[in-house]
Amino acid sequence: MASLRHALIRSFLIKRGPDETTKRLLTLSSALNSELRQKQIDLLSKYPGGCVDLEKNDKTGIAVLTLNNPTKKNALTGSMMIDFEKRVEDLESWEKGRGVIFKGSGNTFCSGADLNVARAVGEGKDSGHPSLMSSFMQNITSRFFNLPLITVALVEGAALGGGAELVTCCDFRVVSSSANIGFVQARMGLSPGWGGGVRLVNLLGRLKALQLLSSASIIKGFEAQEIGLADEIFGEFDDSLETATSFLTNYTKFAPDVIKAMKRVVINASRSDMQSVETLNTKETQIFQSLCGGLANLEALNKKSKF
Ligand SMILES: C[C@@H](C(=O)O)C(=O)SCCNC(=O)CCNC(=O)[C@H](O)C(C)(C)COP(=O)(O)OP(=O)(O)OC[C@H]1O[C@@H](n2cnc3c(N)ncnc32)[C@H](O)[C@@H]1OP(=O)(O)O
Repeated sequence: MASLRHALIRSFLIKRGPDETTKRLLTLSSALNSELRQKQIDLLSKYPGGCVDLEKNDKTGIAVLTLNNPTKKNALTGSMMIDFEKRVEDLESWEKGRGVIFKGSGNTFCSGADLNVARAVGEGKDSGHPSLMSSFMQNITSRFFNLPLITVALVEGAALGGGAELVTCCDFRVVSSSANIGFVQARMGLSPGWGGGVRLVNLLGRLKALQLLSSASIIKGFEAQEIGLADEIFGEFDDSLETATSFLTNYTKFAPDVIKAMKRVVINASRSDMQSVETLNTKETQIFQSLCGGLANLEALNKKSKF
């Protein structure tokens, strides 16, 4: 009797098999992912304006990625978020690539999310819009952070709110002495939601990250250097792109395969592996979703304050 039972179970497993179950789970998870992605794209594409440009130089292996929305100090619109993803995809498969300089147009980095987008996302709180934007931006910034290329943020002018979060998704930061870097989310009745909270703690440690986030203070280049947020400072008479390129060139002298291997070694060995960052980011999104569109956030948006 027992052996008949075993035979039946065996034949069931052979027919359906553990592989079948795994396959079904994978299919379900990929269906959920594509549904989520469609919702993200539907939401973000409602807010057009600006673009994200990529110039790749196969000879030097250095690319320049530029946030381009100069009339709004390179504030990120919904369509720019989608654009950003396409550029990251392009960089992920760039065989001759060694490094990337990430900058804003018109001598300023990024003033954060476009306030019209921030407002609309907050107003769509009940439909989960804050979480849709947050998870979309976390995914892109994590992919950028994990590119097999050496990345440098060239920071001039303003890097505020989401703009300050973008500064953290590079390996290095070359910063103007007069730059204004501010994790001003608290002033907006918000918390970081683009993966910048997780990356800031990993970069500066708990205490300094908490100081910057809870004071929402805006710091200049030398202060950023003092706390470890800036790796090199340049002055008002220096050519900013030249300074960033010459900084980056220190780390991009060898063949693309070698540079990529070094970056992969570091990613592999770093404390926050991709899996744990994903879990931490999900929590960051939940915290962001709890504030976004709340009273303090709507009050801040209505005041339209300038920092
Ligand atoms: C989602 C959240 C997050 O943290 O996760 C966020 O990022 S919330 C976003 C947090 N960021 C902010 O709140 C930035 C607010 N903006 C500012 O503090 C300031 O504009 C600065 C960025 C410091 C630039 O001051 P400055 O005197 O140089 O120029 P300005 O104020 O005349 O700005 C030039 C034009 O850009 C617009 N502008 C600036 N930042 C903008 C933004 N984030 N969204 C939409 N428009 C923006 C201004 O309204 C103005 O438009 P007109 O020429 O039409 O008057």
